[in-house]
Amino acid sequence: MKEGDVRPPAGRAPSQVESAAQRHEGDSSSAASESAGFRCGFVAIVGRPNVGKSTLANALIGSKISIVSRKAQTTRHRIHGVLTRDHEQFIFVDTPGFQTRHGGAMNRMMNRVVTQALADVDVVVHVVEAGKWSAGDAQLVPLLPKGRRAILAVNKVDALRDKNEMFSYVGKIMSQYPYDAVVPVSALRGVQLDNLLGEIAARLPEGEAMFEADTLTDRPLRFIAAELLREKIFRLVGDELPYGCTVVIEQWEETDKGARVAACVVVERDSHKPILLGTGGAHMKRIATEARQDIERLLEKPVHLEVYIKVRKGWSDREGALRELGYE
Ligand SMILES: Nc1nc2c(ncn2[C@@H]2O[C@H](COP(=O)(O)OP(=O)(O)OP(=O)(O)O)[C@@H](O)[C@H]2O)c(=O)[nH]1
Repeated sequence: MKEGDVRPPAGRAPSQVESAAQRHEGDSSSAASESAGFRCGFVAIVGRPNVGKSTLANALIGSKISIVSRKAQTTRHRIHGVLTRDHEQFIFVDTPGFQTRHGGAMNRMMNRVVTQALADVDVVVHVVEAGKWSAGDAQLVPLLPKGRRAILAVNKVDALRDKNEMFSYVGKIMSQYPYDAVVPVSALRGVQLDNLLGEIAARLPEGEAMFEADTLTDRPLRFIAAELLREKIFRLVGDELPYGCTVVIEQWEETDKGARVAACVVVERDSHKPILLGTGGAHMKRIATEARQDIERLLEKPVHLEVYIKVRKGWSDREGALRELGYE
């Protein structure tokens, strides 16, 4: 598969893929009769930073596409992952953490992405952490679609010391907020994920599949490669490196035999460079090796990966610079 070779929905050109909102406005009876009981729709996974949205999306889709890290705010892009089962197709929209504390351009953009995602999906899964309900969780509630389409996923139940706490926790939330269903899960341990998928499936509209069964994401491969590299960076030096770091793929040449990829890591300050490099370049070497191995698995061929570091002061707070670097 070549970079950019992302399959369009089965039998349709990309421009024919209507949004959930458009489909709800239109005549749904013809779609339903065509698909004979098959369900297909958009699902947004939302929640405040670090509650486990990416882990949950990856566990549900069954493949590692969006990045996961211990650090908050590591998923900045809206990511589509598609899961196709015998009777349903779930098109997942993974959104970044909803931010209210900071006013920077980055956070305004992230909030915009969340708001857009929620307005245009069939089902919203609001992820919270078992036993915790913060102001950040409550702030998302007014944005949830009214009616039967909001599901509360209470994640990290494995980390709960007293399982009985769960009953009073869920009871309290359900008495105050209008969720249509509540499913306790552990994204990390794969607990109750089938149950959650069942609740989502029941709320998807009837309609034919929009993507080929083996489609994993509609993001080009080079975007996924950049995410894989960014994941390695956050995993290895995330505790020391502030958030202002992104990865831009500058060169991508692919043949049947292999690929040459050049990636640039953009950091905000000169002082971030030695953090990334590590002693004698050891960090960067490990980051690049692990990313190369992941990209090779993704492309199923050998990859030559070069990684550069560039300093670009204050990029994370300038909308123009963000656009230049590929953030919409
Ligand atoms: N114990 C436990 N930890 C989990 C579970 N799900 C996720 N985590 C951990 O929680 C941390 C955050 O997970 P992410 O999936 O990156 O969270 P996120 O909500 O996507 O975070 P942002 O990208 O910052 O919005 C990681 O260290 C995960 O391993 C779970 O079910 N149980």
